[in-house]
Amino acid sequence: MSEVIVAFWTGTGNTAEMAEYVAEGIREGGAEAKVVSVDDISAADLKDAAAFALGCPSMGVEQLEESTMEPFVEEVCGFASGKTIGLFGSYGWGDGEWMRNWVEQMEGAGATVVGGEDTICQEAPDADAQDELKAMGKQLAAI
Ligand SMILES: Cc1cc2nc3c(=O)[nH]c(=O)nc-3n(C[C@H](O)[C@H](O)[C@H](O)COP(=O)(O)O)c2cc1C
Repeated sequence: MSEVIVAFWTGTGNTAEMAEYVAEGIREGGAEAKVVSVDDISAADLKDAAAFALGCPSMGVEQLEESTMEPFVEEVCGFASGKTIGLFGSYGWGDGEWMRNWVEQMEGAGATVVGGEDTICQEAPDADAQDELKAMGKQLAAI
């Protein structure tokens, strides 16, 4: 059975909770899921994967978290071409600008993005967000 990695950064736990719903969808889709903090994985571990998910909340001013997530994503961009990447994350008060920019960045690197603006939620994931996250996980499992 193939394994799909769900790598995330979180400050207060909302994006970590989202990652668990992505993993639930991956398992429902018939693959194994590995949920891991970006502190415990290197971008190179994703290099051979056809599909994976990345999660990060809106930080700074509509930005990815700067010290760990941004350099991680930069490295992923170096080999993202041809891969299918699920993006998700939590926000507080904005309109999702950080996710629009992130989708654009990954598509610019040649990736096919699933989820993205459909898989953001304000603070903790509500029932609708949980369903979208699971659906995204299922899509990744099917790659
Ligand atoms: C330093 C900092 C900057 C933030 N900047 C934004 C922002 O620009 N736009 C926004 O919508 N939310 C912003 N937020 C709110 C977080 O995205 C929100 O609380 C989110 O749920 C945190 O997710 P987490 O629990 O996974 O860390 C910011 C929070 C912090 C602590």
